[in-house]
Amino acid sequence: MASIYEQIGGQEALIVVVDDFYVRVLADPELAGFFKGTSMSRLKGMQVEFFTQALGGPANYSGRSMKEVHRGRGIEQHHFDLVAKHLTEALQAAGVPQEIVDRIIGAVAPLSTDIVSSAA
Ligand code: HEM
Repeated sequence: MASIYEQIGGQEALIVVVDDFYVRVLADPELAGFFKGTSMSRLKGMQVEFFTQALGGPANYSGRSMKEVHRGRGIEQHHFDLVAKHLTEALQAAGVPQEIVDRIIGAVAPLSTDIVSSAA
């Protein structure tokens, strides 16, 4: 069976989704501050690699672990939920069928364990 990566249109489609995703994230006043000082071009590249691998495409992710990169940033579940909402909307805007959007969000949801900081 084709991977989710293949079903949504592979690398080309993911690049479009990730670009739009970060436009939405940076336009969100509750999230923009987290990305001050971040090289967005590098981050987009890393995110494309990460999703490629997470959705069953070639395993070429060269970035840090989710725990390592998000640690100490004060990310709460609320922020994670907003990011998941923007990802959902970017996937929908790219024409990804809702059933596949749901599967992708289902695959991403457990990452909150590593991304959300425990109560300080
Ligand atoms: C679906 C959930 C998420 C995934 C899959 C994800 C994935 C990633 C990846 C792959 C990187 C790059 C790692 C590297 O440079 O080695 C990254 C960096 C980053 N993420 Fe996330 N992330 C998620 C949620 C969040 C949330 C909720 C926030 C904050 C609200 C956030 C803030 C950041 C920031 C600020 C960086 C850049 C750090 C830097 O400047 O080096 N992420 N993320």
